[in-house]
Amino acid sequence: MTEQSSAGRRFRDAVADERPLQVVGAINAYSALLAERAGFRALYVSGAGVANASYGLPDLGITQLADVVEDVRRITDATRTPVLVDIDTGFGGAFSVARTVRELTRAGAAAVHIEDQVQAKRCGHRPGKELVSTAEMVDRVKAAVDARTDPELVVMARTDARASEGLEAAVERAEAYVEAGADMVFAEAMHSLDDIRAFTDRVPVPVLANITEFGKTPYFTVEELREAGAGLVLYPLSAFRAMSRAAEAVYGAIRADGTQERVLDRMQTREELYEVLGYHDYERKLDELFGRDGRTGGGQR
Ligand SMILES: C[C@](O)(C(=O)O)[C@H](CC(=O)O)C(=O)O
Ligand SMILES: [Mg+2]
Repeated sequence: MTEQSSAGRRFRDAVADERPLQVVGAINAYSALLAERAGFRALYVSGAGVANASYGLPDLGITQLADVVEDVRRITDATRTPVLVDIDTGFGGAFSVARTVRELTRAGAAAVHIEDQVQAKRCGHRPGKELVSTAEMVDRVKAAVDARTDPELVVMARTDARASEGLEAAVERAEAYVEAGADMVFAEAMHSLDDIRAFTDRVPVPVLANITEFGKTPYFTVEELREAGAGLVLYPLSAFRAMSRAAEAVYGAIRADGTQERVLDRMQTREELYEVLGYHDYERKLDELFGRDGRTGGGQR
């Protein structure tokens, strides 16, 4: 990996090096830093995460391209770890899909996944999903592939067909999407390792298994997924769910007790925060620049 390598190249390298590549959701730049420190080689910007965490909205196709781009840019500014981005249905017709791909590449995305649901999409693990035809999704994939400005940007095609059309139809769709140029496939809402195996046996590109919590897919281990041939495994919202639970506990305790003492052990300390941010290096830089022990220079006042 060279300094010049594109984000897409870094993502492809990570997929080649780690099987299956663990891809973990980060809802903001600070979470991205934490994930990186934990050793993950790829990050994820979840559509549900943008909707839920950044806008307080459900994952029902309400957020738009600009909302996703903003979150992606903040994360890619903070880390060089490649980022897979959920672009839902691509935010419109062929030219809109192309614009989505270009904007996200500019924002530093390494990979995008586009799905075959209708524009008024649902979460992949909820009932009531409707799909566009295979032909329409093939057009989406072609538009996305054609719009690449980083030739190594990964275009991943997601199929939600398992729920409404069954496993065989879902695999056939995936094959058609790969034929149309998709670099990788996202097999959504698999019920079993055999489901995953059905994809990996027939689809000639890396297949992602989405191990989101409280959904349709059991919590398969990396080892089990490797045996089933998965190329990537996604944990889109795990940290967000845990952060939310911790926040509930802290808000509740402060409100009930009139002090935070009972929940201090749930908090990262100031020193730990600074460690992650490299805060002291910034301070040293100030001292170096302005040489005023502890006092800031004119530019910082
Ligand atoms: C992966 C996903 O598309 C997301 O936006 O994170 C969601 C995750 C979830 O709702 O748990 C999905 O699977 O539809
Ligand atoms: Mg999503």
